[in-house]
Amino acid sequence: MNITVIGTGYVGLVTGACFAEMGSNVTCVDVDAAKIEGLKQGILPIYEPGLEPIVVNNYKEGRLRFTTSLPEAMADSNLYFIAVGTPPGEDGSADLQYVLAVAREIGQHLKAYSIIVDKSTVPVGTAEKVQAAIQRELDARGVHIPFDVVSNPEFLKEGAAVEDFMRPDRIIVGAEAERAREVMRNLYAPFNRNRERTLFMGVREAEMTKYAANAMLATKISFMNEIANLCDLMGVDVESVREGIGSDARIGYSFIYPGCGYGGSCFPKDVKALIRTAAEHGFDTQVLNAVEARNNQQKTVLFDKITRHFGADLSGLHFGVWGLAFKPGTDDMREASSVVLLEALIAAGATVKAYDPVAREAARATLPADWFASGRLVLTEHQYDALKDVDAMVLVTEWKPFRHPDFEAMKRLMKQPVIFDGRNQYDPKQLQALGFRYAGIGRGEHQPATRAELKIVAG
Ligand SMILES: NC(=O)c1ccc[n+]([C@@H]2O[C@H](COP(=O)([O-])OP(=O)(O)OC[C@H]3O[C@@H](n4cnc5c(N)ncnc54)[C@H](O)[C@@H]3O)[C@@H](O)[C@H]2O)c1
Ligand SMILES: O=c1ccn([C@@H]2O[C@H](COP(=O)(O)OP(=O)(O)O[C@H]3O[C@H](CO)[C@@H](O)[C@H](O)[C@H]3O)[C@@H](O)[C@H]2O)c(=O)[nH]1
Repeated sequence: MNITVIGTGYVGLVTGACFAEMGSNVTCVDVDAAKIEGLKQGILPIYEPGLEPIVVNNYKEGRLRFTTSLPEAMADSNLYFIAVGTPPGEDGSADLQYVLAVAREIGQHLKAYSIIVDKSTVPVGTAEKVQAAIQRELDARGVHIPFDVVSNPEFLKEGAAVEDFMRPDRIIVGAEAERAREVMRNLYAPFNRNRERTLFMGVREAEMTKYAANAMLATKISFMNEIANLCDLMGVDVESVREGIGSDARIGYSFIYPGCGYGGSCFPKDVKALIRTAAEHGFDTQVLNAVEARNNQQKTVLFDKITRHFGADLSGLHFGVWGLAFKPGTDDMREASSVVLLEALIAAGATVKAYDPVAREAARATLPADWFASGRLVLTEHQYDALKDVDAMVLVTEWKPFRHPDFEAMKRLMKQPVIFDGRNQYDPKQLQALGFRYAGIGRGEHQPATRAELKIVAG
């Protein structure tokens, strides 16, 4: 099969590379010339475990090509995947300008029957807009060319993208026309060898499935964070509670890890977009409003714990932060909890040394330049360098090397043995025995609660 994938970000590049790995001929298109040039030289624009060898090998084999020219890519393909960004607009709705720009360009160059597959996360009704945008261009050209628009949302997780794409829980295909369903069935056949994973449905249902899945997962996390915050006030360790409820098969263990908030390019934006879509239909999403509010608050929980310990004025204090990416396994810092924490620490007068195994470049590119220029934020090359002479260590992202560190060495390096654990990686009792002051998320360490907290609880 000859496939064109438009957009070579996390989704487009993984999609293109994995289809090529399964034997299809794929041309990846991006407007970013530097990205395309880099890819031709085997330089990946993103960090994603296992992706590099697939890209490099398939490029060498000639099954994977890169170009900035969509018309060039369209010359020998009739299956187009749109995988461009759908960032939040000012009102929280998904900004469809990139998707619709691609649709117009496809319409300008379409030559024969083609299938346009929307892989980007888009609100219900977008396929109809894509269809209309293409049709307008065809009408302007005065040509009649049949085409189908299909919704095929992507469910990969960053940090496990290749694995998720190759062995998906399910493949959702929203298609109205049987000829389009047939092409999609054939395309995904290699991914369905040991069991059928493809679920066919209507286009609007497929579009909604993507938002409902992300909203459900975000809800699990915010719910658990709420329980954790309550545990903190009541001298209860949420980690036992997590295991206790996860063992109920109806609840399950996944996505109930409490922490310092969910980030990334998907949950925050998709929950917002769904709230916005609902508002457009005059519907008040009470659960999702709370999910979003809880998450925004959760991103400040570590800072609240820090100021409860050190006081509101942090001038003269130094903090060592472990982890900047929004989750382990990626260099992506979009909506990362680390950014909210850094902003608060620096605004309160503290200086920070931070270490992340792969997100250093992304941090340099995205965080305010004056933090670096003023020396308020220093990025270190090694994990333990970030702890030298600090008043406290703050764990934000649970990268594997942070999970079982050398606590004795940490104690020797740090000015004060204080740990704020935003992902509940450590055993409070073990750390207390080693002489650390420890605060996690919902480990019940605020017993008894402060007066202010008791007042809030008493209403
Ligand atoms: N990142 C994820 O884990 C993930 C997972 C599932 C779904 N999604 C969804 O997939 C979509 C893409 O997300 P992403 O994280 O891959 O985005 P990204 O920002 O990493 O990549 C988007 C790419 O599209 C390119 N682009 C923009 N306009 C273009 C055009 N007209 N022609 C060609 N290329 C163009 C950009 O240059 C960029 O390289 C979004 O809708 C997102 O919500 C993302
Ligand atoms: O129990 C948990 C699980 C996750 N998180 C946080 O949630 C965020 C998102 O994590 P994850 O879902 O693993 O990564 P993403 O790459 O954002 O993937 C989500 O968003 C993608 C884009 O839509 C979807 O394709 C995936 O299915 C969906 O899991 C991260 O900040 C995690 O730290 C928690 O706090 N607790």
